Amino acid sequence: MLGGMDATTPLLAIDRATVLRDGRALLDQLSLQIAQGQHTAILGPNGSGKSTLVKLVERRLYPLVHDDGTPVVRIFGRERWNVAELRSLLGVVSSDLRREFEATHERAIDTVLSGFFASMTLGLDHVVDGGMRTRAVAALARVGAAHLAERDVSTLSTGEARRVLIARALVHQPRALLLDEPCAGLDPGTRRRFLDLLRQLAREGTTLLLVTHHVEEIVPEIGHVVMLRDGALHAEGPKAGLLAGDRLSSLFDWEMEVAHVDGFYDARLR
Ligand SMILES: Nc1ncnc2c1ncn2[C@@H]1O[C@H](COP(=O)(O)OP(=O)(O)OP(=O)(O)O)[C@@H](O)[C@H]1O
Repeated sequence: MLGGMDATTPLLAIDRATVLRDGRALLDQLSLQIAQGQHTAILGPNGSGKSTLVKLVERRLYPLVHDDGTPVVRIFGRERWNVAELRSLLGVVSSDLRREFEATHERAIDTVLSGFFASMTLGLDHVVDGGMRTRAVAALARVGAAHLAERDVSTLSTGEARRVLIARALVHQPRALLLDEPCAGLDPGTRRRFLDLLRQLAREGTTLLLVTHHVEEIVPEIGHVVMLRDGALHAEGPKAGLLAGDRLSSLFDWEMEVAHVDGFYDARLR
């Protein structure tokens, strides 16, 4: 058990979170609760606050505090976290992270190894043992990127870099994966393999929080959907009710129709 946390402690409990930038609310009084094991897809139009929500969970952004001092964001039941400790429980894949890693010019294998230390680079104080190295190599192989191990991450193509980031997010076997458009830049075969891997991880107990514009990436294990618009909660609930033509049409302001095959959904513009 982690710091008094048991399986009933919510993974995420957000109470009226407001994030301001330049006088504008990127998140506006957003309240949300996600249980451990409640695999969730987060949908919304461009600029609706999805990445801001991910950064709030990662502790890259902070919300306004409540006047009465009640917690705004609790993760695994705790309001205060040592950021490194928190990040060791989460695996994150996002474009922001990719940009930051490119600036390090590390070898891909070292980028993956940095996932063990919740750091951007490997430093002298990071002791990498043989077991970690074996797991890092295995994580790269799992996403079809073993051949990239020695490459400078800044020289990788979009899809190659994405695979390395996914390997880094998985290497320390986090309790939850925070995936912000993780399939961006992946070719169809790699995307399919990655989605199969997500399904396996979900079944093994890793909670998935998936931000996506592509309904067909919502794997069958994800049962919960959160819809954001203008930084606020537009709708939330079981996938079967929300991945419907009328609900998606009202979210994206465009007529959409939805097909449902073998546990997967597919949404098309009308
Ligand atoms: N640092 C910042 N300063 C000012 N505005 C910002 C900043 N970061 C984000 N925004 C704005 O906040 C809003 C929400 O951005 P966010 O990246 O969370 O949207 P998103 O739902 O992830 O969009 P997309 O689907 O395009 O990735 C956008 O209008 C964006 O322009």
